Parts: sequence; C-alpha cells; structure tokens
Amino acid sequence: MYRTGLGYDVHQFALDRPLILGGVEIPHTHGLAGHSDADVLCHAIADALLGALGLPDIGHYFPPTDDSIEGISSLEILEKCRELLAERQAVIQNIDSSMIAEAPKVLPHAEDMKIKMAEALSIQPSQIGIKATTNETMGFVGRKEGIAALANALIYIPD
Ligand SMILES: Nc1ccn([C@@H]2O[C@H](COP(=O)(O)O)[C@@H](O)[C@H]2O)c(=O)n1
Ligand SMILES: C[C@@]1(CO)OP(=O)(O)OP(=O)(O)OC[C@H]1O
Repeated sequence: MYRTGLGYDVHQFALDRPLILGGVEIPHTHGLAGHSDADVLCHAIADALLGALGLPDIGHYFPPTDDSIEGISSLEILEKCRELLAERQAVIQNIDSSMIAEAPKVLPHAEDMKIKMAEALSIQPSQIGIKATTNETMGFVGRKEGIAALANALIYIPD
C-alpha cells in the first residue's frame, strides 16, 4: 500500500551556531538553536517519513532530554529513518519540502542538500524536492527570528 506522511519543524536563530540545513552548512550571520544540530529541514523530512510509516515522531527516537545525542547530526536521524523503512521493506517514492526563511537564500544550496539527504536515506537526489519562500516580512519568520520547514513523503509498503 502507498502511504503519505507530513512533517513540520521550526528552530530559532542563535548566534555562535552553524546554520545546517539539509545536512549542508550554509554561510550566514546566525545558526539555529537546538539540542541537535537543529537541521529544521531534516527534522521535517524525518517526521514525514515516520508519519508515513505510522510510527511515533522524531522525539520518540531522539529525545531532547538525552544528553548522549547533544549536537547530533540530523543526517543520522535520516539514517535511522532509513533503517525503520528497511525493516518494513518500505520504499520511498518521493519527498517534497519547503523551507520558510526570510534569510539567507537557501535555494542555491538545494542540490547539495539533496545529495546529502539522499545518501543518508539511500535514495536518489531526484526523489527529493526542496523549495523555499520568505514570509514576506510577516510573523516570526518575517522578523528573522527563525526558520520553519514543511515536508511530505510518499512511501510504498508491501502488503
Ligand atoms: N530563504 C529563501 C527564500 C526564498 N528563496 C528563493 O527566492 C524565491 C522568492 O521568494 P519570495 O518569498 O520572495 O517569493 C523563492 O521562490 C526561492 O526560490 C530562497 O532561496 N531562500
Ligand atoms: C532531534 C531532536 C533531539 O533533541 O532535536 P532538537 O534539536 O531538539 O530539535 P526539535 O525539532 O525541537 O526536536 C527534535 C528532537 O527530537
């Protein structure tokens, strides 16, 4: 059967942190705050995949209270999703995503992000869509307080 999943995440900007999106470090004045590397795009995609599998969300597998995963690369979280999919013989059809950020421009890095995330998930970069928009200066994203990301995933699980 085919199943879809939906993911959403948001992280606040912080000084003295690298900005990691889709597994790629992007030059910017601020990074994102988090217990992990705060890769908001990977987190949204992980939740979309977990949702499609009918499993609990990212915090179940990677609790924010777990000191041992402080600073974890979110590509490792995607690798865990790959394992959970493989255990069920589930196959990713495609993933689509959008980042909402007033700055910086992220689309120039989209191909690098696709390569990194596809490698972690053992799929082709062409199976991942990445889009971006500003929030037209409105709300917390518009005030440059943080970055949000949305993702959905379509997977096939054999009956
Ligand atoms: N953080 C962002 C935001 C947008 N883009 C790209 O710019 C295009 C125009 O965005 P608007 O919000 O002004 O409509 C958008 O379609 C993206 O291609 C970006 O790269 N990074
Ligand atoms: C992976 C985790 C681990 O703390 O990352 P965080 O950086 O806390 O990010 P968030 O998206 O708030 O929640 C997911 C967490 O499970």
